[in-house]
Amino acid sequence: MSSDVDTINQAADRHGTAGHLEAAGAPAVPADGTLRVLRTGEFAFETGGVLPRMDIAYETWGTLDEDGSNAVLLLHALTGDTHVARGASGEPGWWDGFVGPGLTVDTDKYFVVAPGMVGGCNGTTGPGSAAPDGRAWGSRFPFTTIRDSVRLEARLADALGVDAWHTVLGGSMGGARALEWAVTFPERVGRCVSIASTAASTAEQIAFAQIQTRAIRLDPAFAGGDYYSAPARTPGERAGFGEGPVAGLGIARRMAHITYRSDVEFDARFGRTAQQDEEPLGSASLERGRYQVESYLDHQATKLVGRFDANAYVVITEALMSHDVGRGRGGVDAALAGLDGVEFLIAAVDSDRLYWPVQAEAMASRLPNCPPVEYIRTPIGHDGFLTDVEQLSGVLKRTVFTR
Ligand SMILES: CC(=O)SCCNC(=O)CCNC(=O)[C@H](O)C(C)(C)COP(=O)(O)OP(=O)(O)OC[C@H]1O[C@@H](n2cnc3c(N)ncnc32)[C@H](O)[C@@H]1OP(=O)(O)O
Ligand SMILES: N[C@@H](CCO)C(=O)O
Repeated sequence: MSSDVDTINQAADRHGTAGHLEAAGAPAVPADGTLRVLRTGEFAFETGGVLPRMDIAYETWGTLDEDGSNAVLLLHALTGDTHVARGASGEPGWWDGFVGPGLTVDTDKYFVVAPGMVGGCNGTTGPGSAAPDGRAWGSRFPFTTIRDSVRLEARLADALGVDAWHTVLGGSMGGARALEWAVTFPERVGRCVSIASTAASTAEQIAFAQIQTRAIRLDPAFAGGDYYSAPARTPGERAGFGEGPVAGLGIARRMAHITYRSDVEFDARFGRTAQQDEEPLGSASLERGRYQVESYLDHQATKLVGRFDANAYVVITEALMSHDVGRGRGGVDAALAGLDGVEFLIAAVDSDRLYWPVQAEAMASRLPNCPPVEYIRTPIGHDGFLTDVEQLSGVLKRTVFTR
C-alpha cells in the first residue's frame, strides 16, 4: 500500500456516520459488503482542476486469490452505489441475486470490488465532501469525466494488490466505465462486460441529460451549487440529501426515469388509469388529480431526492455526457480496434430506448473478436439490466464466470 493511502473502514452499519481510520498499511480484513474508503493523495482531473485529496469508497465480497487472478470490478450505474449485494449488514444491494455466495458472480470464488464514482455522494469524494476550509466543495468541485473515475479506481486496484482484473463489468454508466477501463488499461482487464451502454454518449443521450441538469441548475435553491447546510466529513456522512434544489432534482429524476422504462410497460402497467380517488380531468379550476403514471413518477422523484445529492447528480450526469472512448485517441473506431487482448461481452436490453440496441451492435462490431451481442428480452426498457438479470446470468456463467 503506498504511503499516501490510508484505509477507512466504515462500521457494518453503512448508514452510520463515523468511519474510523485503520492502522495504515495493515487494514483489518473487512466484512463483505462493508463500506470502506481508500484515502488517496492529490488528484488532477482530466479537463483541469486539482483536489489535494481524493477518497474512493468501495465495498468488497470474497477473498483475493494468492495469485490475484479472481478479482472482479463491478461498476455501478448513474444513481447506484458501492452496495451491490448484501453482506455483513444484511442490507440488500442493487444487484442482489446476481452477486453473492453461489450466485452468478460467486463471491465464494471471486473477489468482487465495487467502487463509487468520482463526484458521487456515497463516500467517494464529491461536491458535498468537505474541502480543507471545512466547507463543502460545492461549486468549486472540478468537472469530472468517466476517465477520472477509472484513474482513481486504478489507484484502488493498486492498493488492493490487483494487478489485473479477471473481469470488469457494469451496466449503463457502469458499462461506460467498464469499456473505458478496457481502453485505458487493456493490460489490466481480462474480460470486459458492458451492458446497456455505449462507446460514446450520443446527441440524444446528451440532450436527455441536459434537460435534467438544467432542471437542477434552474431551481432557485441551487444557489450556484453552494447550498449545503454541512459538508460530508466522514465516509458515512451524507451531504445534500433532501436539501438544496430538490424540486429540480425531482424533475430530473422524472425525466430520466421515463427514459429508463418503456411505453409498452407504462401502458400495460398504468394506462390512462387515475391514481386512487384522484380525478385527472380536473374541474373548474386548474387544480386536478393525477393519472397513476404521474403518481409513480412523483414517487420515483421523492425516493431519489431522499438518497441523492443534486450536485452529485449534475456532476455524474455531465461525466456521462462526456463519455467518449475515442476522445483524444483518434475516434471510437481507433480506440476499440487495438483491444485484441481483452475478451468482451456486450449485452443490450431489447426494449432500451435510452441506450439503443443498435449502439451495442455498433460497439461489438468495432471490437476485435467480440462475440454476438447478448440480449435481455423484456418490455421494461433500459432498467431491464437491473430488473431482469437472471437472463444475463446464464450467459455470464457460461462465458465469463466459469470457475
Ligand atoms: C435502495 C437503494 O438505495 S438502491 C441504490 C442503488 N440503486 C440503483 O443503482 C438503481 C436505482 N434503482 C432503480 O433504478 C430502480 O429502483 C429499479 C430499476 C431497480 C427498480 O425497478 P422496479 O423494481 O421495476 O421498481 P419500479 O420502478 O416499478 O418502482 C416500484 C416503486 O414504485 C411504486 N409505485 C408503483 N405504482 C405507483 C403509483 N401509482 N404511485 C406511486 N408509487 C407507485 C411502488 O410502490 C414501488 O415503491 P418502492 O420502490 O418505494 O417500494
Ligand atoms: N435506474 C438506474 C439506471 C440508470 O442507468 C439508475 O438510476 O442508476
